[in-house]
Amino acid sequence: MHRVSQPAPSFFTLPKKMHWMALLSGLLGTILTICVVHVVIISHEREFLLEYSEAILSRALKANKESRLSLKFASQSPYPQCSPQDMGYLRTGLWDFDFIHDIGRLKNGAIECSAGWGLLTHQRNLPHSSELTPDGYQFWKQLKDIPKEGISSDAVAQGNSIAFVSHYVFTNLPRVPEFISAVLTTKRSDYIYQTFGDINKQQTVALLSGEQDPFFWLPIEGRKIHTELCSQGSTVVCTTAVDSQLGIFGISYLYHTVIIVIGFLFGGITSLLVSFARLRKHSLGSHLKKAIEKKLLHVQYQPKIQLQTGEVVGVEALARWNDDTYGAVSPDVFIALAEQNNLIKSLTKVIVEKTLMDMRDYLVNNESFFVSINLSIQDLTDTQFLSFIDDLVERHGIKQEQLIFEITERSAADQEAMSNTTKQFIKKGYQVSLDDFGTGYSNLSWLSALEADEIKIDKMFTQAIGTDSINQNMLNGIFQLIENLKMHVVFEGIEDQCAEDYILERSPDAIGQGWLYSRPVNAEAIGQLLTTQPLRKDSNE
Ligand SMILES: Nc1nc2c(ncn2[C@@H]2O[C@@H]3COP(=O)(O)O[C@H]4[C@@H](O)[C@H](n5cnc6c(=O)[nH]c(N)nc65)O[C@@H]4COP(=O)(O)O[C@H]3[C@H]2O)c(=O)[nH]1
Repeated sequence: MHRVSQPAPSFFTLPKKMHWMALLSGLLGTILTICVVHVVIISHEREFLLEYSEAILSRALKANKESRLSLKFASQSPYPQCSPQDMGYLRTGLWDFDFIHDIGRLKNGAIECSAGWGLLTHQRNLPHSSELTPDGYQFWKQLKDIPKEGISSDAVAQGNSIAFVSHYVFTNLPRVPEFISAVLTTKRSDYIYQTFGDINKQQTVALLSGEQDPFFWLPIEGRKIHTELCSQGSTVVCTTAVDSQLGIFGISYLYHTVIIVIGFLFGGITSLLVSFARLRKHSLGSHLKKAIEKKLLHVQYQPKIQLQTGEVVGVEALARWNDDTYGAVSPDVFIALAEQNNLIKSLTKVIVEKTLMDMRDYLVNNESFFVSINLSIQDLTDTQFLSFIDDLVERHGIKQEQLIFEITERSAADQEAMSNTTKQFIKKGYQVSLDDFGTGYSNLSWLSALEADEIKIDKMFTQAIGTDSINQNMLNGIFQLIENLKMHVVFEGIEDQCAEDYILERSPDAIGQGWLYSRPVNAEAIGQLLTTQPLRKDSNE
């Protein structure tokens, strides 16, 4: 059995084994951050795809509208076809359109003249149109060498007029990364007007017939998303845009580094929170709380000896705690912990209950035998404490004066509470002992105010006997002081015969306590001691 003797107890003192769960949660936090960042980037990318599609659609629709308007304009010419006045008329009309760069006239399936090139000397026959719309418009994609050699452009014709669509329709679209591409099609995707970005025919076909990948959000390379946007109204064209490097796979190494750093930070914070939660659950403080609730504390007793006779006149009850995880924890640690965490009142009650149960027979059989119980200052402010003791004493048939409450004053502020409460204790017949006399605030200046029955001289003075220390000098002063006091004087920490002799010589009525006689032992051992007294030396040896 090992003893825990931490110097500064904390409610969150770490258990020995730091759980691997904290580490795991840190890792999970990192992965989670990467997933969240991935999904956030994807949602932005989806928005961007829609914006991009919208831009393509609006240009396509504008080009379409201008084609139709320019053809309508051409059809309204009052001049004979290809006459100088007719071509002048067409030229004037061109000024109104951004995306139409020429308008021509058709005769027997060939171009006869155009606003840009005038009357053509060699008529150019038109190939079959790529598409014929229900309302009678013919469409050519990349019509080559028409109206002049070396020229190619899209064209739309109706009746005897043909409009040539400018190359600039799809310039200055929003800039896109190379892994984003798009296709402009008819509604049923049966005709492809234009492709954008790095996409070949096979990929276009696959894209137009493909379903959305339901697991696109997984951070796995090679996943894709696409968006489809169609125009409203009579002319329906659709844009399908695809992103083939999703989320974190489409960003630079710099961003990767930033994400990983954020991931680790987030993971670290998560890990800390988890550790903190686990710590709360497994801390020394929470173990103590459980031990008090389940009354798992026990009590050991150290005999108090009338030095002159060697007779055991009483015992001091000392709390003990053996925790499954932390082992045997020192009372210096767990009492301080209980005081800091408002657990001391419950702890004291458990100790008092166990002590009276353990010591009942010895107390009832010998009315001059007494038991000392340590109280903390917070116990004195517990308004129910006195009635709790009264009930117990009555139930066990013990006399009030057989109980001594040992009180230590740890601050000047304690004085008033101590003096008020101890008066009530004394009035009821209980005895009060001023513990650790000579240390801290515990001194003679207010001893009379307390009306204590007993003072306990701290073991640091007893253990100074035979040394040249300042404590030895102070002890001599204490002997002079107690000579005239009408109260019991207890010397604690007597470890050798020399100390006992020294005390006996100067204070023959003193009571002693220490390893010279016995270490703290269980109730049963106290029973045996009582049968073998008077004690002169350590009975444990
Ligand atoms: N070196 C040395 N030490 C000796 C000798 N004889 C006894 N001791 C130790 O001195 C301490 C005496 O108790 P204390 O001054 O009331 O000091 C106690 C008391 O202030 C507190 N304590 C213990 N039980 C309780 C309790 O039930 N309630 C409260 N409020 N405090 C308690 O914890 C303190 C420490 O208790 P323990 O570790 O049991 O330590 C005990 C005891 O084991 C000796 O000859 N030499």
